[in-house]
Amino acid sequence: MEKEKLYVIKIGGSLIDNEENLSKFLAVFAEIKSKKILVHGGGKLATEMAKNLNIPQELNNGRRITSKETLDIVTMVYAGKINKNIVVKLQNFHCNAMGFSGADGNLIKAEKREISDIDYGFVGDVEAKSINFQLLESLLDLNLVPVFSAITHDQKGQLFNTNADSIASVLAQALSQNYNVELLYCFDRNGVLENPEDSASVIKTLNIEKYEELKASQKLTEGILPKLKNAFLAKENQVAKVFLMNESNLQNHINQENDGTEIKI
Ligand SMILES: Nc1ncnc2c1ncn2[C@@H]1O[C@H](COP(=O)(O)OP(=O)(O)O)[C@@H](O)[C@H]1O
Ligand SMILES: CC(=O)N[C@@H](CCC(=O)OP(=O)(O)O)C(=O)O
Repeated sequence: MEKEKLYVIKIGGSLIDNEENLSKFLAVFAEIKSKKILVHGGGKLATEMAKNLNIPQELNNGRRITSKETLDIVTMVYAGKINKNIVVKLQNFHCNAMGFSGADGNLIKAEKREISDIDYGFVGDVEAKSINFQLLESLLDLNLVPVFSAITHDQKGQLFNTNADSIASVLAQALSQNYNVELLYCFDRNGVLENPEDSASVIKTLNIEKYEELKASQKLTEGILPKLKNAFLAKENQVAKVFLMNESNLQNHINQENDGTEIKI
């Protein structure tokens, strides 16, 4: 029997910061007929809030070093303000969205990132088995639309900050057991660019060899790196389709135009 189609769609800081574009995006998202899950970051707003409170921030390889004070900020910003703002907008578009952190319903259980050269503090790592698949499937069967923030927990009383690109990847991996999953990383570029200065230089299909070549020639920097790492992890773990694409092209993409960069292994 053919598996049912399901979209896991991730949005990040640039879209969340722009109220008008966010609303436009969510109006399109609300109209998607297939089952769907939304995952959001919001790193830019967390950095801004921390700055206002004089709490210095440090990121390493796209991951935020998360002190106790920073954990409080990201919990308020991601699981509070941003998550509820998205849910209320989707409800306005008659999409029955329900907002979650990973602690709610034990939906995403993480492990503290191991201390190596760097102690990331309250940062949690996730994998496909971290997902409470049964509960998630029950929510989808009720036609609810889960909206995940970048907050997880360890089921021992500790919340964690987890990269939203990683959450989207492991959700897509776990759901691929029973669904035909398409994972979309929506961001502010037209896809992975051969020349980061040229928005028309989109790489249509990206395989491991080309990815390594781009990395070696330093054409990939900062935020695109965790996105690509997680995109390849998804593809290696049975996710049917994985794309990186412009958030303003969601409608075209859903209409089978498949623009952006497709990840192939
Ligand atoms: N070769 C590249 N192609 C596309 N984006 C790139 C590339 N190299 C670096 N980037 C940067 O990566 C950014 C995406 O990462 P990020 O800002 O963390 O997104 P988000 O907040 O949506 O997760 C782009 O806005 C762009 O500035
Ligand atoms: C551990 C870690 O780095 N967590 C991320 C979670 C938010 C996120 O991923 O936001 P974007 O998708 O907007 O970048 C952070 O605090 O920045």
